[in-house]
Amino acid sequence: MSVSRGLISLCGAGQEPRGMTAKIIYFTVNGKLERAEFEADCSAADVKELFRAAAEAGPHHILKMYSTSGRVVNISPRLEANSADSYYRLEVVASDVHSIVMPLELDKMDDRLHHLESEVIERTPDIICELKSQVESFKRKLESVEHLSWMGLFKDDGEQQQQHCRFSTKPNRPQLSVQEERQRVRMKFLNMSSLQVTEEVREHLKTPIFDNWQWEEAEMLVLLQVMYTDLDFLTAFHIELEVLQNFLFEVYCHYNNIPFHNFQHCFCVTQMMYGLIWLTDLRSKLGRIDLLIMLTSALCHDLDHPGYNNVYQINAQTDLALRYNDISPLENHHCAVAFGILAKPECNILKNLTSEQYKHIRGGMIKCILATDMARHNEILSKFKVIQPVFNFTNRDHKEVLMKIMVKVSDISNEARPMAVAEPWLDCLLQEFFNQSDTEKLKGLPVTPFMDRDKVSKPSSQTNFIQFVLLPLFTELTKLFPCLEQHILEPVRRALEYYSDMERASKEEQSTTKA
Ligand SMILES: Nc1nc2c(ncn2[C@@H]2O[C@@H]3COP(=O)(O)O[C@H]3[C@H]2O)c(=O)[nH]1
Ligand SMILES: [Zn+2]
Repeated sequence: MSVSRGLISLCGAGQEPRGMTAKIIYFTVNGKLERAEFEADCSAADVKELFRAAAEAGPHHILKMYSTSGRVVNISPRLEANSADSYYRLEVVASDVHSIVMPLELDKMDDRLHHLESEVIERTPDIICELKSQVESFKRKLESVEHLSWMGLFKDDGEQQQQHCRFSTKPNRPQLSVQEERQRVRMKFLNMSSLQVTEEVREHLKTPIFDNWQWEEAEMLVLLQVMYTDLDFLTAFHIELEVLQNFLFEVYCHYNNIPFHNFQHCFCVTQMMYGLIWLTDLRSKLGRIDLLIMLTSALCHDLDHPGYNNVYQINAQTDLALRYNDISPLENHHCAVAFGILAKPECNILKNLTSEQYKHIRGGMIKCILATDMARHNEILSKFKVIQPVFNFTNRDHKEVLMKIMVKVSDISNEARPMAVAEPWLDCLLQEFFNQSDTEKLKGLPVTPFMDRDKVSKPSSQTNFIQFVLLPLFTELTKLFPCLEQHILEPVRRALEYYSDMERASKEEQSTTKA
């Protein structure tokens, strides 16, 4: 082979060097010994191009050079000269992922796969090290008794609250693409899923004081797995663990990285549903299949939420509004995405059920998820108010309304949590609200008043929501399950007091400023 590029050249190992050469490099490529001649003032780009030509590799290929001892050496004009019996080895490692990959012939593909494999093997120890340390930290968290404080037991201890900015890059971790981040979460989840979650954590998971902010995504996936396991769904419905894990992971992937309606919200709603099931002892009152419907509806109820509500969808005439004829476009979409995930055999936790059971679950989930449209709040609460005094757990219609109410309560239950857990959620919600109203203003669409940053404040938003939505709903459910008074009603009353005080103080401040 003989190639000449400006100041540098490449020729077969047996040929004589040219007169002006500053440096001669011997190397093998595909097992064949080659020789490159560098001029003293050649550039790094020239050197790389020369080796690319030698390897017959395109501009998007990544090259690696190894010394005789197998050490990777930098391909640059400073590459040390060598001799024909201490040659380097040149390899095409992989294509640059950012480039357009050209179709390769099949035999080259084989070669490339081999190189990619060796690349993966080369990187494995790092990945394993990171996973190991993550597993260790999760283990420590599970074994630690300190979680009694970070799980929110000390609601009013006046300690400085943590900031919950979930959009910042985590320290010490390079920024990953969405796909890479999901794969990291998946590997971490699968690695952790075999760990024994302690009794203490399992018990806390059954209460509304559980603090979601202490757990990252992979850990939440493990905890969701615990919920399905501890309600005996795996044995009752013949769900294979791997299928459950695939399902949970797909659910995680289908929540968007938006301020409020994200995977953390999905986790909180599911965890509250789980807590309510235990607190009200629903296991002894409803069939296991109804519990599966409720928990899975909570899990799927906001899948692929775009961060803009139904009013926006309808006013902006989005694809979703067109598809669902303005009838609960978001909730219809969440539900369709859920069954899209379940349609994949490897994710189908319902695959071992009879067609009767499947039909029952599908019907139940559709009703529960569609019931989360707040436009239907009064309709559903009114129905429950009528049946509550004569509630009968063997009556199908009664059960159906109760299941919808349970999903609805879980969906809007942030204020039933300790203040340190609830308040950051309000910040996230307002961030999403303001984002919508800003867009509405920009596009000249009607501006949703309770989302308008010029009209609402944290206290005004909460006092109204608690008085007119939360208390009437939670009071009605508490009539059926009096034990919920302490668990969800009292914290919500305290939150109302807190925000009423805040509202009063801010009004007083405004009036003194004006005076
Ligand atoms: N103001 C206020 N609204 C809430 C709170 N929690 C839930 N919501 C609203 O209740 C709605 C329930 O359905 P969505 O998820 O569409 O959107 C939710 C919010 O608009 C809260 O703590 N405060
Ligand atoms: Zn929700």
